[in-house]
Amino acid sequence: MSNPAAVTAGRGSITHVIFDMDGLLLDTEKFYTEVQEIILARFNKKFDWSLKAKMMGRKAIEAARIFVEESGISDSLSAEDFLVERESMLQDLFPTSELMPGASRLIKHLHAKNIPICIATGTHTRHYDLKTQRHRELFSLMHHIVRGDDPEVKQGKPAPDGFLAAARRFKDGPVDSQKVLVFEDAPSGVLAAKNAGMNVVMVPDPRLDISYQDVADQIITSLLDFKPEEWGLPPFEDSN
Ligand SMILES: O=P(O)(O)OC[C@H](O)CO
Ligand SMILES: [Mg+2]
Repeated sequence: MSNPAAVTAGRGSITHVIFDMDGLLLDTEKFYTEVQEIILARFNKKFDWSLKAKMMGRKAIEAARIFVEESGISDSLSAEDFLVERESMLQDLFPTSELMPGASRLIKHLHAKNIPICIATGTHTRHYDLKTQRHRELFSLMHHIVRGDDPEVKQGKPAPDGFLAAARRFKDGPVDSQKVLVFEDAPSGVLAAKNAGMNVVMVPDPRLDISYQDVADQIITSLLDFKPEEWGLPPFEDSN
């Protein structure tokens, strides 16, 4: 499924690729969901996907404010205390992070074909290090990493700051946004990429409301389904 009006802008002329990380390259969104379900259960409330959709992709403190306010617990738990409460659980979970299907194949393919690749994630450096500790070799193929606590990321997704910083830091940057393809899983991330004037492929969790698929230029169910040649990128040479 795709947005026909937006599809033509960059197709065939992509030179650089920016990856989101949580929920796109790494199967880490489930950890946030798990701890947030536990915390809300303490207040006899359920964590649902409409709230999840609003939080994912954002900087931690921005997501925390949405969590306590929208779930109606802000009088009992501040955003700051929520972050403290979930931290010990996340610290145990993040080092077990696994790759999403197709992530390794796509990263290795683009790197082998000399397509410059990088990451723009909302996650901050301490959590980034925990999440990627089992995947250092693969992540070393990235030209650079822009994290949520980067000084140039004044505002998190859906603001374009992270993606624009990422485009500036390529060796031949700043790269024209029209030539950049972003991969994202989160509604806020898809908006951030479009706010940066970039092309975006969304790989949404099937539990997200379908209305969130309207903004992206292309929707795929898995990175395994991505066809580089549709974007002017070198095709896979395997038969998958
Ligand atoms: O999806 P990312 O990589 O921007 O990460 C954002 C948060 O850490 C998790 O939603
Ligand atoms: Mg994400």
